[in-house]
Amino acid sequence: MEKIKDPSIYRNPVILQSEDLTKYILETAVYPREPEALKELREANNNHPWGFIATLPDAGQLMSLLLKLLNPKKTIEVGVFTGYSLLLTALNIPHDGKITAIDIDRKAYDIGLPVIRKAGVEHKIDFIESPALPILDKLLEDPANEGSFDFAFIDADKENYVNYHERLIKLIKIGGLLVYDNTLWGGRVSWPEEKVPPHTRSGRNAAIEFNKTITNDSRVEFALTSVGDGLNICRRVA
Ligand SMILES: C[S@@+](CC[C@H](N)C(=O)[O-])C[C@H]1O[C@@H](n2cnc3c(N)ncnc32)[C@H](O)[C@@H]1O
Ligand SMILES: O=c1cc(-c2ccc(O)cc2)oc2c(O)c(O)ccc12
Repeated sequence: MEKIKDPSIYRNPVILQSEDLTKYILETAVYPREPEALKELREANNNHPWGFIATLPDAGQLMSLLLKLLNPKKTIEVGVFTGYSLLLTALNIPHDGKITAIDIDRKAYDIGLPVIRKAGVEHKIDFIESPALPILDKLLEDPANEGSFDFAFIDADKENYVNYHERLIKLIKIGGLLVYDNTLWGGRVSWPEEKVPPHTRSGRNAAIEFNKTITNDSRVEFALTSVGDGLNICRRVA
C-alpha cells in the first residue's frame, strides 16, 4: 500500500440514506451477533491507518449467512489485508474446509494472524503472498482446479475485478458463489464523474465497469446488494 499522509481521505461514505440508519443496523443487529474473534480483529483495524478498507461488518454478517447456507469445502479469497473477511469465512466453513487466500502484501495479514490462531481456524488457510492474477492463471493450468471451488470472495484492486471474474468463473463450480466487495463504492457509482473526488475516481469507474460486465454475463445470476459498501453476489449458472 503506498504511503499517503492521510489515508482517511479515501474512506468511502456510507451508502444508506443516513448515517443514523447505518448506526441502527450495526448497533441493533450486527455488533450484538458478531463473534468475539471478529470483534477483536475489527478493533485492531480501528488502530490501523488503513483499517477502514476492511470488509464492513454488516457485509460480513450477510457473507456469514451465505457461507452457512452453502457449506463450502473449497474457497478462495482475493485481497486479505488483516483478515476480517478471511476470519469470518474460516469461522463459517466446515472444520475440513480450505481457503486459498491471496494478497500482494503479507504485512497486514501478520497483524490478524494471532487472532485467527486464537480462534482455532488457521489450519483452514493457505495464505499466498503474490499478485492474484498469476496465481489464478497458475490454478487454471491444472484442469483439476476447473469448477472445483465452491465460494470466492474478491476484495482487492478494484481495477482488476473484471480480470479476476474471467478467471474465477472458470474455477468456481456451477452453483458456486462469487462475492465482490465495494461494488457501490460509497454510492459514488451513481454520482456524475466530476463530483467524485479525483483520488476515488478510478475505484468508482472500475465498479461501474464491473457491474455492467456482470449484468451482461449470462454465466451468472446475481444481486447487487446495498449492504456494507455494496456486495455483488453472483451464482455461476453456466
Ligand atoms: C480492501 S483490502 C482487503 C480487505 C479484507 N477483505 C478485509 O476484510 O480486511 C485489499 C487488499 O488487496 C490487496 N491487493 C491489492 N492489489 C492486489 C493484487 N493485485 N493481488 C493481490 N492482492 C492485492 C492489498 O494488499 C490489500 O490488502
Ligand atoms: O479506499 C479504498 C481503497 C481500496 C484499495 C485500493 C487499492 C488496492 O490495491 C486495493 C484496495 O480498497 C478499499 C476497500 O476495499 C474499502 O472497503 C473501502 C475503501 C477502499
